[in-house]
Amino acid sequence: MPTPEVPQPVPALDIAGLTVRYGPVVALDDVSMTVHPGRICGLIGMNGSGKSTLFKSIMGLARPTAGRVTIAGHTIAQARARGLVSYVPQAENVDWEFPISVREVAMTGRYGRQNLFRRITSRDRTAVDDALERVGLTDLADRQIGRLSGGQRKRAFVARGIAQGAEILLLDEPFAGVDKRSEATIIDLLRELTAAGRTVLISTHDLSTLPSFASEAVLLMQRVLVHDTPEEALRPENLALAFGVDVTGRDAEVNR
Ligand SMILES: Nc1ncnc2c1ncn2[C@@H]1O[C@H](COP(=O)(O)OP(=O)(O)OP(=O)(O)O)[C@@H](O)[C@H]1O
Repeated sequence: MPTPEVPQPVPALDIAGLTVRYGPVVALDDVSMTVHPGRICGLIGMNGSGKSTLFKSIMGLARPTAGRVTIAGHTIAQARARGLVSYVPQAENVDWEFPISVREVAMTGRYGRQNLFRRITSRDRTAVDDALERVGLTDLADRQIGRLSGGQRKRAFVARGIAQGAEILLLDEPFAGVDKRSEATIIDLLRELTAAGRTVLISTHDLSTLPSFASEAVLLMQRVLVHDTPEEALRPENLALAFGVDVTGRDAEVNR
C-alpha cells in the first residue's frame, strides 16, 4: 500500500538558486535556503559576504539574475502586498534627520493595508499603539526618530513590523551600536514573536550571543557555506571557511 502523503508545512522563507550580481560583482551565487515558521535564523558572514543583498532580495529591492524567493508560499510581490514581510535596515541606510516621529515610523507598517485614499482608521491607531507598547516606546512615541538611542531606533522599526502584522521579520545587524540592555530587550521581543509563530532572519557580527537566541544559523560567503544549529555553524572549521581565518589566526584554505 502506498504511504499516505504527509502534508509538508509551508516554509516561512524558501530561497532557491538565488544569484545577484552588481555589474561584475557576484554578491550572491546560487543561494538556496529554507526557514520554517517560528524560527530565528542567524545570518553570519564577513563584510561583503552578501547579507544585506540577501535581505534586499527577499524584499524585492535587489534584482536577481537567477533563482526565486518564496515567502509563506507567496511571490515577493504577493507577500509585500499582504504585508507578510518587514525589514529593519542597517542604521546607516536610514535618514535619521527625516522629520518623522516614532509613532509615524510604526504607522508606515500599516500603509500596505490602506487603500491609497483611505484614512488612518482607529484599527490602525490601535495596532500602532499596541506595537509601541510591545517594544516599550509608548513614552517616546512623539519623538523624532533621530532623537533616540541606537537600541530605541531599532525597536521603532521592529514596532513597524509588529504593527504591520508581518509574519517574517528581517533584521540587518540590529545589535550594531546598541547597548547590552537594548540588545536583551530586542532578543526578548524576537522570542515572543517567534513563540507566536512569526519568523526572524537576523544578521549579526556578534557570534558570542548567537546561540543564546538563534534556533539555526547560516554562514554566508556569496554561497550558503553551512546551514545548521548555531553550535554546529560556529565550529572553528566552519568559521574558518566563512571568515577566511581559523581560530589561531592563520589564513584558512579558502583564502590561499
Ligand atoms: N549597490 C551596489 N553596487 C555595487 N556593488 C554592491 C552594491 N551593494 C553591494 N555591493 C557589493 O556586493 C557585495 C555584497 O555586499 P553586501 O552589502 O550584500 O554585503 P554584507 O554581507 O551585507 O556586508 P556588510 O557586513 O559589510 O554589511 C560586496 O562586494 C559589495 O561591495
